Amino acid sequence: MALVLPVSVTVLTPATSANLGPGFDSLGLALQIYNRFEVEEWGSDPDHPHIEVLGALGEGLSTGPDNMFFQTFVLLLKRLQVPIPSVRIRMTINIPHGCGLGSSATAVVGGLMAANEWVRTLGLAVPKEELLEMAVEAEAGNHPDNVAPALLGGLVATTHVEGKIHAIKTKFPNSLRAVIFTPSFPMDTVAGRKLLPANYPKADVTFNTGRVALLLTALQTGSYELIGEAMQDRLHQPYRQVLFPAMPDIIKAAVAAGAHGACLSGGGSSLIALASSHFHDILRAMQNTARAAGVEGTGMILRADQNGARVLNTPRSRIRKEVSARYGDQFYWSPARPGSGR
Ligand SMILES: Nc1ncnc2c1ncn2[C@@H]1O[C@H](COP(=O)(O)OP(=O)(O)O)[C@@H](O)[C@H]1O
Ligand SMILES: N[C@@H](CCOP(=O)(O)O)C(=O)O
Repeated sequence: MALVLPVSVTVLTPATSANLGPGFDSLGLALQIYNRFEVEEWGSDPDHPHIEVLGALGEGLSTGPDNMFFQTFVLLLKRLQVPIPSVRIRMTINIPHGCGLGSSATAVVGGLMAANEWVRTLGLAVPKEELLEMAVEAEAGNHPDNVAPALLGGLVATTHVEGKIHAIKTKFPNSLRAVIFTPSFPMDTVAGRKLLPANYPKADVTFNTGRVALLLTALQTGSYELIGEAMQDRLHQPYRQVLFPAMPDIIKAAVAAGAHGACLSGGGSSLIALASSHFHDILRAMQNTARAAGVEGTGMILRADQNGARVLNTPRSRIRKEVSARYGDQFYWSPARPGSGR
């Protein structure tokens, strides 16, 4: 019997908070809130997918062939020289986009994971490390710190070494939560990067290298009293602050309310505070301080995701129905269940 391609694949991809202050373009954390992408064979035009966006947070995302998820789905299939199927894509968007929580990374990683699963029965699936290279390329090519934790989960240190991406994942302490404040305005990551200088004074570089070292060691050893100082940054936040002048006051308010430390999340506009307790007080303090500066916003209290993007198993009954409808009953095979007599 010939192997058949799946008729549908569903992928969950976590939000991420990149940089964590001083780790500009090199540190990122996966968070327990997810975008869900479902791809199924549908229609007859591979160049024009049918894309449905579910959830109010998905408003404004492209439903055309330029959609980032579709683009990366196709990217991997083309690399593997697998014919592009005609598909319907359902995106359930729970992560606000343009707000520094790695929404574009979920689309890039989700597209690659879905395509990889699509070709698994052909024996063509590639390891996650290869997906990482492609994900960075698709995410403008210059920063792995949001796609790497989206793919791998946990706290990820990552960088380019001679053209190759290296990424090391460690477990993020379960005792810490991320308190996230997301203002009602977005900040475009690409535009924000254009505000950064081409060169930095040596003092600013050593300020950051010291704090990255401190942050990783503080997280590893449980020395949470050092996190506040360790989350300071001089390489990107001061320049991005022109787009979000209330940022330093909101960060201070989070720390005063009990957070160990706080910083801009990714390229903004969200702010992330790390805390062991007083989560609601911290969120309230961030919201009140923002409001006093004329900034409204929403909040979330999240645990770290330790596993990264994952493929969801489609229920056996649904697979059977879909395969039978498409290929006929003779193609359906299911492993025997204990005690079924088969
Ligand atoms: N879930 C998604 N599906 C498809 N495209 C997306 C998705 N999320 C973001 N994008 C694309 O990425 C752009 C936003 O990227 P960026 O500013 O990096 O935001 P974020 O900080 O949320 O990653 C959007 O304008 C859109 O083109
Ligand atoms: N290091 C990047 C991270 C961008 O993350 P995003 O979630 O805002 O896309 C940067 O600071 O530009």
